Amino acid sequence: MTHAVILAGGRGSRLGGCDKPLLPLGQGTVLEALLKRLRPQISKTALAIRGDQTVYDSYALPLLRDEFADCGPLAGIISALAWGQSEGASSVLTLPGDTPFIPEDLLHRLSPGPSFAMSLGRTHPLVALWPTNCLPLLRGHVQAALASGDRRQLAVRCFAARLGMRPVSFSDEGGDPFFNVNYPADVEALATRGS
Ligand SMILES: Nc1nc2c(ncn2[C@@H]2O[C@H](COP(=O)(O)OP(=O)(O)OP(=O)(O)O)[C@@H](O)[C@H]2O)c(=O)[nH]1
Repeated sequence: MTHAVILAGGRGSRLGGCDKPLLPLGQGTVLEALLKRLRPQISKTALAIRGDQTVYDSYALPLLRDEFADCGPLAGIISALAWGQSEGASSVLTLPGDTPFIPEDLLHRLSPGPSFAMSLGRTHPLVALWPTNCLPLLRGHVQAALASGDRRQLAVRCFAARLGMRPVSFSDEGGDPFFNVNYPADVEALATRGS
């Protein structure tokens, strides 16, 4: 069984400090568009957020708060695997909260994992299928990086390489399925592409 976790703990600093999943898209938000594409593929979804975020408190989704502060997305992936394990899932699909156009066959194509998505020749290590039993290895990896001060090891792609994750290429016909929002120009592109 696979559950999904949307990573939403970023600070959106390149966009002046905004919660990117809450950016408007069509009649709703980026997060709502993502959930619409995710729900037919997955039965249970949670949001992985920073310890101090309150903006999602009214959402009807489990909120997983980072156990490790200021570690970036790997902290959210730790929360994701811990929650997945506690809910009886053998794997967890992670997604950045600012990718509203994910493919309908994402989980099918990434299965059985461990694997991550690619499009247009670029890797997307946060769009990934993780076995929940790699949680102790990931916790140890983050603890060792923090103890040594080598923050490069906190890059998700370093841990993905350590796990030997399989890359899976997706077609960009109809636009990049893993388009995400980092800069003001991406916000404009979002409005053009619609939901
Ligand atoms: N749970 C959690 N998620 C995070 C954290 N940092 C980043 N993320 C998520 O990881 C994904 C990729 O992060 P970025 O695209 O760099 O987003 P960001 O950190 O908000 O953006 P910048 O501040 O502009 O770099 C996004 O979905 C973020 O919400 C964190 O510390 N905890």
